[in-house]
Amino acid sequence: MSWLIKVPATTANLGAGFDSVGVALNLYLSLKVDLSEKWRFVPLSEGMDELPRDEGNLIYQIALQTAKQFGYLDLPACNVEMTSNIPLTRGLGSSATAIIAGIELAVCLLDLNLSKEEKLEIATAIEGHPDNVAPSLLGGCVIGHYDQEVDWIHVPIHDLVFLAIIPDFELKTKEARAVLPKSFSYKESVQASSVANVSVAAICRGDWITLGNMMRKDHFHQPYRKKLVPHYDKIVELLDEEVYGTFLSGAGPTLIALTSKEVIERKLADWQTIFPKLNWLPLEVENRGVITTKL
Ligand SMILES: Nc1ncnc2c1ncn2[C@@H]1O[C@H](COP(=O)(O)OP(=O)(O)OP(=O)(O)O)[C@@H](O)[C@H]1O
Ligand SMILES: N[C@@H](CCO)C(=O)O
Repeated sequence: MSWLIKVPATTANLGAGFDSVGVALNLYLSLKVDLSEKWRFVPLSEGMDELPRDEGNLIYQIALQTAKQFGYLDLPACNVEMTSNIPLTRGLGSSATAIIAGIELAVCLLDLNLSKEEKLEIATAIEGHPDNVAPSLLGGCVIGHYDQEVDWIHVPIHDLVFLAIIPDFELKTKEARAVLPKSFSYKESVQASSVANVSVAAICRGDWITLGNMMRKDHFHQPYRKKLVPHYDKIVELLDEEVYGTFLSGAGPTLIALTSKEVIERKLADWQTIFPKLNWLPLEVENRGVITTKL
């Protein structure tokens, strides 16, 4: 028996929606899974060579953890061919795609009949926050809250370009979380959450000008993390007049500018000439989440 599992990349936070807001984008991790004698993960795309090829692979570990939650001690062995155009450790949700792929893998192999809600609960408990796993699973934009259980709202998004500006260096989420403050005063919390509240209202109304303005006012993470991305201020300044707003994608180091096809056609070539070492990648929202097909 064989299956295809295709999981979209995600961008998280969108400015002040820290750990709570995420959007699925049209880059994908794809797995071709065939029952086999022993576990083997075969990387078929550039940049995946470092990933473990045996049971050490995160996808297997998540699949096994999911299986155990439903009383299974083991999984039938598989050969898993992995194809991906999502750069790893760049703030585009690669670890969340591995988590969603692992849950889907367990569902296929054990014929678990899980709803989207059950999968989201499992994935969020593993990741600790829903902002990447939820849109990878459900597509579109998902605004979520997690404390023992997930509360969430799904908002499809159309006609917007997410221009990813991807540097050639990695930034591990763990390192980017280590620079954040341990606590906020009551006053700071009220200020920071009001920016997030307006951001979410703007997303729900498709008011990209307001969302962009809120990206410039985030208190939660960007002011602390921008020192980890040396070109941060120069890029934000370069794009500022043309785009709705620019934000640190997830934990970085990728920056994403929220913009339109018209601006991309008019400005992208100039920007690429000014910063040729950065990978400028216009992306669109993927409004479908993970797709699993039995072959
Ligand atoms: N296809 C995959 N198979 C196995 N492990 C993976 C896969 N994709 C990502 N990972 C694991 O996830 C790690 C990257 O996780 P990390 O949270 O640091 O970055 P990210 O998920 O790309 O970015 P962010 O969380 O900021 O969006 C990789 O180093 C690897 O260990
Ligand atoms: N919300 C997370 C996304 C990356 O896991 C962060 O910014 O750290």
